[in-house]
Amino acid sequence: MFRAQLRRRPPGPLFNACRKSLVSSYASVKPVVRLQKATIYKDNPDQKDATPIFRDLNFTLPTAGECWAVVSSSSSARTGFLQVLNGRYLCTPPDARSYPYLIWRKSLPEHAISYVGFDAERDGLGGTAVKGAYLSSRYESHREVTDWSLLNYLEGNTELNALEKEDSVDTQLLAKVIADLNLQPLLQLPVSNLSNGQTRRARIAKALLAKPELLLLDGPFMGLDPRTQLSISSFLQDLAQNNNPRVILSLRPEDEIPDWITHVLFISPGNKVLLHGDREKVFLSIPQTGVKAGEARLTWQAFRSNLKPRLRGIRAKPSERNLSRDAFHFTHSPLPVGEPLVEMQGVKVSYSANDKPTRRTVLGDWSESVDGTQKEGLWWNIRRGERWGVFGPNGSGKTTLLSLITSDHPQTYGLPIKLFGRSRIPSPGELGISIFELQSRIGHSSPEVHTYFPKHLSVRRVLESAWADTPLSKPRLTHQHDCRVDAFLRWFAPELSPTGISELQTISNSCMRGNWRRSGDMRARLEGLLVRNNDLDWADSTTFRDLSFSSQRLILFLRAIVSNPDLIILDEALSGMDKHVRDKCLLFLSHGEKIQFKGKSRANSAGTRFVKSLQTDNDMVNFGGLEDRQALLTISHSKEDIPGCIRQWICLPEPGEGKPARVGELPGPLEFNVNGWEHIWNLPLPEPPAKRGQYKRVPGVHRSSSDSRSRSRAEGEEQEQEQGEEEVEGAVHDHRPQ
Ligand SMILES: Nc1ncnc2c1ncn2[C@@H]1O[C@H](COP(=O)(O)OP(=O)(O)OP(=O)(O)O)[C@@H](O)[C@H]1O
Repeated sequence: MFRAQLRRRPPGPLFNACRKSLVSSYASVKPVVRLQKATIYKDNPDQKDATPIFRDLNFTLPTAGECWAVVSSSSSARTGFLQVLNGRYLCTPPDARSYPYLIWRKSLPEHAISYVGFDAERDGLGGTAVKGAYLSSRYESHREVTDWSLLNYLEGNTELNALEKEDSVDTQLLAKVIADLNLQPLLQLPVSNLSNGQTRRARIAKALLAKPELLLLDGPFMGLDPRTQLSISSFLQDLAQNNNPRVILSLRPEDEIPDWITHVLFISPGNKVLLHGDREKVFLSIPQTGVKAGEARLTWQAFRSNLKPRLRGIRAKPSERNLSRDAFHFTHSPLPVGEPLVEMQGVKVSYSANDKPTRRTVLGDWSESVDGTQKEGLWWNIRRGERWGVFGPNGSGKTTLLSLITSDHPQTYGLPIKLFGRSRIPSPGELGISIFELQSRIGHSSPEVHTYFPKHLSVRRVLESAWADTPLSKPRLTHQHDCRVDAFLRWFAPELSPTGISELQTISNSCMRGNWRRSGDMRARLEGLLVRNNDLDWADSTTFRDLSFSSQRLILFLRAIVSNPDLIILDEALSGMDKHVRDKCLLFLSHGEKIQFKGKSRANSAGTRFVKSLQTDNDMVNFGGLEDRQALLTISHSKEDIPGCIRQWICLPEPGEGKPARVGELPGPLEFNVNGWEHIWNLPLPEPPAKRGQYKRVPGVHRSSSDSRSRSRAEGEEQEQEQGEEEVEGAVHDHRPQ
């Protein structure tokens, strides 16, 4: 009877409090994700030759108190790990991956975990009909019914059939994410019109509206301007620290790890988890762990060299004896310039939506002084021999500017622009320049080109399409073109071929060991390789789709430069590439097959070593890098992606600021220009260097003062490495490129 009464009695406050505390302590011991000796396969593990992508993974994400960053120089390792947490791929044994907290909450991992990735951005904002069907559609004022606005997208109204509408969104939450991610001014814009940075913010907002328990953000700061990076970081900090939702980031080793990240997981390019745990302990153990062998060493060095200046609280001091990552001297005078290839005389890009008469100016909304007179719009020339860096905040009009040059923008016809000395439309006595001539004279790689590029083309056809009118039409190839394509494929076979094997590299390594670089035998081996040509069979059977994201970016970069066009446009072309691939591309852009990284260590700014290539030794260089007659335009938000040859820069103002674009010159590689990056972006300068002997803490890395032993060991290692650098620099002297 007593029991029955108890059952009938409504639970009082004491009972509720006890229950709550029991529930919360019960919940708090249940991890959100647990991997215990998990081996992960992409495909069926029973298949012959099935190799796991991760072996014996151990990882636990508790319900609260830990904010993790997954760090790796390999984009596929970073994405792969986040996708494992996301429940993708096959896990053996099946119970080695579990979601105890989510199961306890009765929510399925596919609903409770949201992944926002760089890879996924290839499809724009995902879903149906949210991205235009062709590249130029982005720049049109005309709107179709299916050009869903950002608000439609966030509310889930992207279907014509009302019955297929997504569940209604939480309006309070919607208002909050719009405010937090500063999306209000963009709400009525079609999502296909958003810039890359704006798209990224929209994707994070959409993911949050699904109210996930865990948000996986793959490279969330990539493609964001420095100021937006800061605001997004503090927004994510807010989410992560309130576990609403829990956040896991993936970062490159050279990225600054936000202060609020408490735990780090460090993966080698070979998908081995090298270290994971408390951030402070991981950082302290890095100098003690020593340099690892093989490919892990490259990532390790990148991480350490990134950490080194921050450990000391000062920036790496450039020395005049150093060479940049792409083998440029400390100072390097600009090339003699030739005739203008692009002339913009008062360019202003505005749109007016067809349902509203309001005009929105997105580029050139200012007046500037031209030869002493104030004139409206953007006045800018690009000449042969110039190497431009184009900068500006997200949404400031950089891609719009480049689309005027490539003529993807419909307004190119009406604006005061001359391309290669001619307008797009004919004028009395002068023919307009055709789109086909433009395409043959401009090499272009960008996230937009990546999105729309036909994925079924073979790797060889992707390169050959540089000589075609469109990626799908038949290329016009000569014997020289074939040789050029072969040379490119051979040079990048380690990164592009499915096996990663390069016969050229095998010959190169064997002759480095035997020291017979310029013997008749060597030349015969090289010529034999060119005649047989069967080392490149993989390029016909591997398609663009088969390549990893980093390799897709690589092949599009090579396509932009392979035909030696008059003007090369690299719009975020290197973003998303693995670090060693990016460094190899930068070296190749400027020096082609003339020089290479010495041995396997390739490069990092802490120990760059170059040697003359076999091709140089045997007078067989087919591509020698950028020529003086060419011009280069590079857009990037990441300092590491800027080629060392960039001498001129232009920085567009914030949209609506009304100030003119700023322009300037660099005396040498940006990498060596202390505060050059801050100057271009008009950012506050970093703190002055700490006094000699005064130890400066890494922001967010909490070293205890009692730990002086490991600290001095860390500093000792740094000195050791610096001494090592001098030796390396001495060794490089003979091979400096002219
Ligand atoms: N058809 C259009 N109608 C209205 N606005 C548009 C249209 N197309 C682009 N915009 C707007 O023009 C602005 C400039 O976009 P653009 O892509 O050139 O910027 P961006 O500097 O390249 O940015 P990010 O660094 O994020 O890539 C953005 O605010 C974008 O929303």
